[in-house]
Amino acid sequence: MLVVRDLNKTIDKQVVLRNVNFKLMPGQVVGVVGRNGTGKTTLFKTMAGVLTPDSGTVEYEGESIYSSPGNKMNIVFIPDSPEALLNYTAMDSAQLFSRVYPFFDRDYFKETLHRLELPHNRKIRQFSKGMRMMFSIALGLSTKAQYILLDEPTNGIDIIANKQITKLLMEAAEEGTTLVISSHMLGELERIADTILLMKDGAIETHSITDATNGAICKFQVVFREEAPTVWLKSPSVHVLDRVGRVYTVLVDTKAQISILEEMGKFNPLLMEPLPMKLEDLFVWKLGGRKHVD
Ligand SMILES: Nc1ncnc2c1ncn2[C@@H]1O[C@H](COP(=O)(O)OP(=O)(O)OP(=O)(O)O)[C@@H](O)[C@H]1O
Repeated sequence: MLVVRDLNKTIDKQVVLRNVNFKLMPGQVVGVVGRNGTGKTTLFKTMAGVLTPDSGTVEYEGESIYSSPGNKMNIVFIPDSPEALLNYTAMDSAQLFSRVYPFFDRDYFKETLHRLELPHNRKIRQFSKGMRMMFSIALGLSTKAQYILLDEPTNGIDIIANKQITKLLMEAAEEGTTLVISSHMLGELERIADTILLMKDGAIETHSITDATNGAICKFQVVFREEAPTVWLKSPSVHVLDRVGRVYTVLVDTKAQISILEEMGKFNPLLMEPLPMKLEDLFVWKLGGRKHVD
């Protein structure tokens, strides 16, 4: 188990991580989402021991990775570009990594390069953006580390390669590897992740979509007969996601105000249809404020 406990980190006088706490179990696929600059990459670098926290700790099987650096071998951070390896070929990189990571699997690495149609003996500098990302993922997974932290792994990758990468990741998760994936591709993340951590201003705002909603937040498409009831729409328990004429897509927080759906019914709408709640909706609800529909 990997425990992230009370992590705090300030960079250039800016608080970037605030009391971050969560636990990761073997085989879990965790999505980390949040607006640009909210601290996702900093969190990953701190979890992998690339950065040191100002306070708090990351414990691998009960031991701090900062006081027992050998444990860092079990946590690999895959950046969106392998800057440190640009002057190496894929096979040189494998040699380098196999010296650092005792379980580095060269056969798996070669096979994965082959699957992704990546050349063995060209310098990474000559790779395209998408090829660099695929190479980073292949190298990271080949370490056979228990925890793999992927920073926007499908950024700049075409749809075919995207499917190949997703397949590789799912195979790794099935074998018990824990994947922590930051991404702005919310639909994609929702399909593969079993838990979502939503970050806001360096803190974990919500631990999973079900935690956040507990079934209490419902999504509806509503069409009103006449002018939309402003009082109802302005209620803090109602969040307008979209509006086209008199057709509204709304999130309704029934936990905050139990009677809010009944009140909507009183306006006798032409249509009041429940819709499935998506991660994207939660993202907008929690992080978007109300500005996007005004
Ligand atoms: N080396 C650094 N020097 C100064 N500020 C930094 C540094 N690294 C990160 N920051 C700041 O920390 C904050 C969080 O950055 P981080 O890269 O962790 O965000 P992110 O959530 O990964 O963003 P994105 O989704 O855009 O990739 C930002 O305000 C960023 O400017």
